[in-house]
Amino acid sequence: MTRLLDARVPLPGLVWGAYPERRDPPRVRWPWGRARYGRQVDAVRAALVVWQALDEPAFAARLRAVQTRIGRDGLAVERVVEALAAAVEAARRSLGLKAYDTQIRAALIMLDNRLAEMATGEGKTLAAALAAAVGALAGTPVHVLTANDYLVERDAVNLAPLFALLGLRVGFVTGPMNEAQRRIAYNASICYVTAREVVFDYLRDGLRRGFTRSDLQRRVAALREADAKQSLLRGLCMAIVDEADSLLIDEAMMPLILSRQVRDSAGRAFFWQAWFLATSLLAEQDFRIDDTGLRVELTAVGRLALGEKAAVLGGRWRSVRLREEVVNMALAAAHVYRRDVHYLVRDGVVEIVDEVTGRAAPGRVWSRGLHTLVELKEGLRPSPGTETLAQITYQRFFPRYHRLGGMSGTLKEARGELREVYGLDVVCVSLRKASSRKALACRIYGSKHALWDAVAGRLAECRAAGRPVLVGTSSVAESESLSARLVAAGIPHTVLNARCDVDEAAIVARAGEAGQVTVATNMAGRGTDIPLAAGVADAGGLHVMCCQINASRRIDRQLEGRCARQGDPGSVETWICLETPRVAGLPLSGMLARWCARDAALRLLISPVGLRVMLALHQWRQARRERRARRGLLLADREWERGLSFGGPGE
Ligand SMILES: Nc1ncnc2c1ncn2[C@@H]1O[C@H](COP(=O)(O)OP(=O)(O)OP(=O)(O)O)[C@@H](O)[C@H]1O
Repeated sequence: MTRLLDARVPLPGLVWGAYPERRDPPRVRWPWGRARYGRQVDAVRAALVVWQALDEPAFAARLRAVQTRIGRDGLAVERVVEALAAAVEAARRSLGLKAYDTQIRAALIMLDNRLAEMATGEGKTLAAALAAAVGALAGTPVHVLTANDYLVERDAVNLAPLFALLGLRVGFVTGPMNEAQRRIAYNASICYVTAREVVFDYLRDGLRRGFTRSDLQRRVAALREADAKQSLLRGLCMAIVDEADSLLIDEAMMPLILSRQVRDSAGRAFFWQAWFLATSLLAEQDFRIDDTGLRVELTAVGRLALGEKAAVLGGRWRSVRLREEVVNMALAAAHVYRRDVHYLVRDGVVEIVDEVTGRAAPGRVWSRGLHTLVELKEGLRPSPGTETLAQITYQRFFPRYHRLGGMSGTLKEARGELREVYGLDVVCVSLRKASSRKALACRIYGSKHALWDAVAGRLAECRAAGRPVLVGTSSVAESESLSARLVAAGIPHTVLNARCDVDEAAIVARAGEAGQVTVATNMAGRGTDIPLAAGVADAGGLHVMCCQINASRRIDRQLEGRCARQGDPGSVETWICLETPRVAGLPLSGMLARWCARDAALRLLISPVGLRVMLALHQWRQARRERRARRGLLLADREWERGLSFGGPGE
């Protein structure tokens, strides 16, 4: 019997006995349960007074004593309090940042195996670093998991002086790194890494150690030659998850599959045939695309037509279920998956654009032949077939950490699912300063043309007032279409999307300058900290224009959270048009479309609350659909794991 690598199996470099299996903490009951974090913050403040009075040698000596105690006793409350006070003082000395009470509270919540909801811009990066430092002082290898490679590198580099002062080594892992670089990073006390990278390294470790399907053991012999070498990871000990809802909810929609390429010419011919059959079917008669434009389905007539055409092909085409599934997929590749929206074509390669992060994901492929079908559609040479070696979902991966905490600005909408699937409770941290974000009236335009014209007008106004603007669009294609309109209108701007992502840091650094216009996709929707240049706050701060409809309220809140951070001024408004993707799913959209047919330049003004009400039902339906999909995925993944435990389908 073989199994995938189990986190509870001792790995080199770690004494597992020291880390009892994670128990889901009891629910936090308001306000009594939460009051204890307030008391602990007071205790940290009291301990801090002692640390502040110490000179460098005395600080180092006291730190060694604290490290010994916390290493011996583990993360007991008293030990956490004294170590956290040391970390807070180290942040002041090394980074010049005096941690706020809200940040100390968030760190305590995370160290208590919980999730902290802390509004956007309140300083989660430092709070995560404080929690990670305490874990590392206790001798636990800590992974700080963030949403993308840009944040991984930015945070690890910016926070290195803090960790250095505490005698801790920090490393980071990004996609392009080789094995040797990864090994060095994982051996550091604290490693910043994306969840995707750590999961794949975990699966690779599993294969190296031979915890895999028995029939595949032969096939991965080459990988297992590396058995003698140490695993990359030092176990799944402690993780602090930044942007927790993005990782634990949005990105948990598909399993992460470690595969290898195989030669499969019969498979390729099969997809060619599927593509040609799909292109011979007629829209509306043989297949229908639903109102949202996201789903395609064969009609009864289409099924019959497909049956007749497939009869002459024989072989696999005799299976009704298989042929309908693959032709449905070919139809989706042809009519649903759009270039510059769902994927880019760069250097003859199809690169998926992650819908959640707005970033290109090189190396990621759609499964079950969809990727091949999209390549055929683009006239590219299909990449070789693949065979699954190991797979896991985030739902099954994250609970394997012995200590798991995290934070985000937008958690409460997903509170039930986080508790049910990951056993994680959400505790809200209140704002440090009241928000002065202004929500302006929302507008709905009849056509994209009218919308972009109006946006150009608004941008000119903001520039004249000396305010920077961030415009959120739904895809690379949309951002480029707006950019073309702005070029025509003579409005200088920069574009931040999956196609031009190399200058991200520089673009973000300039985005808060007076009169600067940044047109972005979801890439700027999370984690992006736009510093305001001098004088911009007096002019009204950053203005955010949202020209998209997001799948969930959480994503809306993240984009809005780019402005008016930490008490700064700022404003936000949503302008959409009836051609914006997802508008078809809104209540009243049919009526609006009829009005629009009469007057293409139609413009409706509605209050932000009115739009919220319109969106609420749509987003609730979408969230319910996605929740069900994730539940189904988890069940399928558990099946897969059971298959491994009992010899599995491969035997
Ligand atoms: N204690 C502090 N004192 C002064 N400035 C701080 C402090 N903590 C954080 N900041 C600053 O506040 C800004 C926002 O911090 P950060 O990016 O960590 O916020 P965030 O909560 O992670 O935002 P988001 O939700 O958008 O990711 C940064 O410029 C950071 O340097």
